[in-house]
Order: sequence, then C-alpha cells, then structure tokens
Amino acid sequence: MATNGDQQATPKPPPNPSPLRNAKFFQANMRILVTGGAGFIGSHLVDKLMENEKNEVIVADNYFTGSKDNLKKWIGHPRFELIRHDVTEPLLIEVDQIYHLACPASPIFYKYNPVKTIKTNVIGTLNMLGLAKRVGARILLTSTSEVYGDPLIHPQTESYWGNVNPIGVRSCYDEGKRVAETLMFDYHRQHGIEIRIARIFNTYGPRMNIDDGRVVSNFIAQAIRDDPLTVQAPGTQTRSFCYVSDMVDGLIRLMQGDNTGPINIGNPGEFTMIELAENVKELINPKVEIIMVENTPDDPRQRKPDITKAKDLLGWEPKVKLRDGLPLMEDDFRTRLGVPKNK
Ligand SMILES: NC(=O)c1ccc[n+]([C@@H]2O[C@H](COP(=O)([O-])OP(=O)(O)OC[C@H]3O[C@@H](n4cnc5c(N)ncnc54)[C@H](O)[C@@H]3O)[C@@H](O)[C@H]2O)c1
Ligand SMILES: O=c1ccn([C@@H]2O[C@H](COP(=O)(O)OP(=O)(O)O[C@H]3OC[C@@H](O)[C@H](O)[C@H]3O)[C@@H](O)[C@H]2O)c(=O)[nH]1
Repeated sequence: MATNGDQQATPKPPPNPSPLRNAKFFQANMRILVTGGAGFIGSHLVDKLMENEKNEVIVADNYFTGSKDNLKKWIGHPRFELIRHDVTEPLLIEVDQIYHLACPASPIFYKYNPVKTIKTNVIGTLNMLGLAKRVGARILLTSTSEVYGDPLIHPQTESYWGNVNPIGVRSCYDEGKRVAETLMFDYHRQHGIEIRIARIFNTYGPRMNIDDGRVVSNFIAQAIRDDPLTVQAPGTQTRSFCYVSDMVDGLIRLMQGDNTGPINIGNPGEFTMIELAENVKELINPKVEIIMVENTPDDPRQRKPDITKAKDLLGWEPKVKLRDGLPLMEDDFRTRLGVPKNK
C-alpha cells in the first residue's frame, strides 16, 4: 500500500473558466455536460441536475447501452440538449462542469467489443480532459470498484492499489478505468485541471436495461418471468449494492466539494450472490427456483467499499437498504415487462 493520489498532487491553479460562466445574458448559471447521460446512472443524474433551475444540461451519448427513452421527459426542455456523440471523437462545446460517465458498465457489454471499451476509457477520457482544459471546466470521472480487481484487502480503501489481471477479459474495462484515473491526475498536475474521481461500487435501480446482464437486473427480470435465478458459481462471491438515488447524491456532492478523490461511493452492505438470490426470491417470487450456473473468468471474489472518506469529506452515506431498493426496481421492471404484480 502507498499514499493516495490526492496526497501526491501539487495542483497548479486552474485555467480561467469560460467567459460564458459570468455572461450577462447567459440563460443558466451552470452549463453541465453529462457524457453517458442516456444510460442508467447518467439519466438519474440528469433528472437530479435538471431539478435545479440554474442548471443547463447537455447529454452526449452514442446510445450503445443507453436510450433516448431514459431522457424522454427532458427532450424539448429549454435547459436540456441531447447530442448523439461518441466520446472517442473530440467534442467542441462550452461547459462549466463535466460528469464523464460514458462507458458500457455491464460485463456482457464491455466485453462485447473490448477494443472499443478501452478506446472509450482512454481516448474518451483524453478528449473530455482536453475539453475541460480548453474551457476551464471541472471534470468528474465515474471510475469503478473494478480498479481494485480481485481485491486482497477487505473492505477496499482508496489507498489500496488493487489486484488486476492486465491481460484478462475484464482488463479492457478495469485497466481502462485505471488509465482514465491516471490521465485525470496527470492533467490535474500538469495543467491544473479541477478533477474529481468517484470509485463507484455496484449500483442498481429503475431503468437498468432488462437484459443488461448484471446480477440485480438479471435476478429481478428472472423472478418476474418465473425463470430460475442464475447464480454463477460458486455463489459465495460478494458484492455491495447501492441504490441509484444514493449514488447520484454522492456524485453531486463530490462534484460540488473540494476533494479530488478518488473516493469510494457505494453501500457497504455486503451480500453473497446466493443471499441476493434468496432476497429476490422472498421479496418478488417465492415460487421461483435458484440454480447454479458456470461463472466467467476473473470474477472478483469479494467486494465491499470502505466509505470512511465519503462520510468524512462529503458528509455522504447511503440511505436505501437493499431490501427497500429491490421492490422499487421491481415496480419499474414489471411496468416495462408488462407483468402486473398479481397476474
Ligand atoms: N452501475 C454500476 O454498478 C457502476 C459501477 C461502477 C462504475 N460505473 C460507471 O458509471 C458509469 C455509468 O454506468 P451505468 O451503469 O449507467 O452504465 P450504462 O451502460 O447504463 O450507461 C453508460 C452510457 O454510456 C454510453 N456510452 C458508452 N460508450 C460510449 C461512447 N463511446 N460515447 C458516448 N457514449 C457512450 C452508453 O450508451 C450509455 O448511455 C460508467 O462509466 C460505469 O463504468 C457503474
Ligand atoms: O445472472 C447472474 C449475473 C451475475 N452473477 C454474479 O453476480 C456478481 C456481480 O456481477 P455483475 O455482472 O452484476 O457485476 P460485477 O460486479 O461483476 O461488475 C460490475 O462491477 C462494477 C461496475 O464497474 C460494473 O457495473 C460492472 O463491471 C458476479 O459475481 C457474477 O458472477 C450471477 O450470479 N448471476
């Protein structure tokens, strides 16, 4: 273990912000870009940012795993703009803040085209840092608990450097995010860019793609369809699940605060995948079967955030327990699948 990134930093003063920030006739006080804003977390973040009438929100998304449907209530709103854009290409706009989320997050999707995933993480982050540098914007990267790989310390603190396979099938994502974090700190140290890094732990909630492939969405869709819940062997591997409203609150606090991070944002409540399946069965469909299926390579065996930094520096901790969050997601999945509760 060694010192954390933000302790090593000797930041230069940030470049001048865009003159638009203080322009007399500028409609909104804060123009915010959300890359990946048509996705699961991004669209909930947009909802929250749009609640503030002083915010103007621009979403840039290539719709690989996201959808315009997630943003339909904002399309046509005067403070909202949606751009079909791939972050591996430069983007020339004027903004004050950048929430950089664009990247497929479900293992099935990020492994589908690994070269594109690593380009999104590396070239996409370079492009967004270039934009931040040109206009003097503050930029937040949604990094991941996957930077800890298959962690050898538990729970994971931000000072842990991780245990990552650099040539494995998950590397396009976890090594990609690690390079993205490096780029963030190099732009911070070399160019004085204001950076924020969130290390997000498994997040769930309404609007996840039904066939997203991640465990919570899989189990809920399976329970509603009366299909067996597919626990991947051995089933004793653990994850800690954060409800999306808590996640969005944490991201906004990090962006608005004074700390570069990296800061873990996640819910420390830890469950084995067998326990998660049992909870879904009990809450959603007591008749459903639980089966064991084959796992994929390099699946991390344990994962739980130490959130001391988030509590101390952001005054943040999650409020929604798993057993309260699952039914909220069930309602959304039932509506989209067209299967009412008492069919
Ligand atoms: N949900 C989680 O559990 C979790 C955990 C850790 C980190 N994260 C990070 O949070 C962010 C959002 O995750 P999510 O769960 O909302 O995933 P998601 O797949 O629902 O959303 C990702 C969005 O990025 C867009 N996108 C992908 N590649 C792009 C590209 N090249 N150019 C432009 N847009 C692109 C997708 O179309 C989608 O709208 C990601 O950066 C992910 O790595 C999520
Ligand atoms: O149907 C399933 C799907 C998954 N699983 C298991 O559930 C666990 C979680 O798998 P997920 O695919 O939901 O997500 P992972 O935790 O592996 O990766 C996630 O981590 C954090 C983020 O960066 C990303 O959203 C994603 O990479 C794994 O142990 C997996 O083997 C099942 O038991 N059954």
